[in-house]
Amino acid sequence: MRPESPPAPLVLRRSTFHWGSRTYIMGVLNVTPDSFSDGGRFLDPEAAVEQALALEAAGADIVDVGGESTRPYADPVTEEEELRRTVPVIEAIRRRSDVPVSIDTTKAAVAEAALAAGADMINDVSALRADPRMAETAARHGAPVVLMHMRGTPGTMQDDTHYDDLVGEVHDFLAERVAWAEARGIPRGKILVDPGIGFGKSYQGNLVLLNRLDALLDIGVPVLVGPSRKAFLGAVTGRAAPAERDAATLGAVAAAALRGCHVVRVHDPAPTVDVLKAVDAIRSETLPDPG
Ligand SMILES: Nc1nc2ncc(COP(=O)(O)OP(=O)(O)O)nc2c(=O)[nH]1
Repeated sequence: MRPESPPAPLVLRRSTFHWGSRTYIMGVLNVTPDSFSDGGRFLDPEAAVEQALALEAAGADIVDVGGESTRPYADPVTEEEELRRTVPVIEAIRRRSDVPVSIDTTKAAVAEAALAAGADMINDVSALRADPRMAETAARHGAPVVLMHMRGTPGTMQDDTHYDDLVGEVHDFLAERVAWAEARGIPRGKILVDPGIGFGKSYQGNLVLLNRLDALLDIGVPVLVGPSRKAFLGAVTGRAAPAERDAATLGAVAAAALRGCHVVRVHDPAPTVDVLKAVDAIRSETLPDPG
């Protein structure tokens, strides 16, 4: 059920996100050797910075820097290694661009260093549960946070993907995490939620969550979703290779935007821009300003 008014705007560096005005794009920058779709491509800091600039040029409103794969059964990364992978890249991005940057981490020390290096936001797939210091870190920096639903950890989440009421359980978990974060000093206006596509859900469960994404809107904060290149799209299309799922990703992005999603997290922003322009125009029955 759509709330009467959209969530309050969010300012991230030079950008003000007027939720509801259009669907925004978070571009994925994995500085890892083992990310499921692009592992190893951007491990070199120079290549990573060039990719960040390319994501921005292609239309990403936020660049999401991640130093640890969260794919099912991924090997955990030490704090030192995650710092080594991410902080220099964020510092280098800052020397070349003021694009808003989020740090995709569950470790408070990594978030702390990333924010000090110029990141603007924390994307925590554990919804501030993995590290007891994360909430305080975010509150102290005044950093916006993305709270995502995941059952268990990347090492356990696919062991049990049965839910009696998937949408209801995800909704209630996220609503509870928002209240929990607010109680620890993170303003509601700096909280986004994410149903965690591919994180402890069956393929069919991911379809249900995307088709019923509007059920999350009454939590009253922006909804972010990350379907890009994920395995459920391979099951739907028969595309075994993640890199061959960008077309199917556009379908998932269009569906999410039509259901009122505020941010989509994708590896390839370029085609996503026009898909979202079309969906946003159709959804609002309004042509965009010619300006
Ligand atoms: N908020 C949010 N963050 C996320 N981070 C990583 C991935 C996994 O995708 P990717 O980063 O491409 O792969 P890997 O985790 O293997 O690096 N998905 C999400 C998501 O759906 N939502």
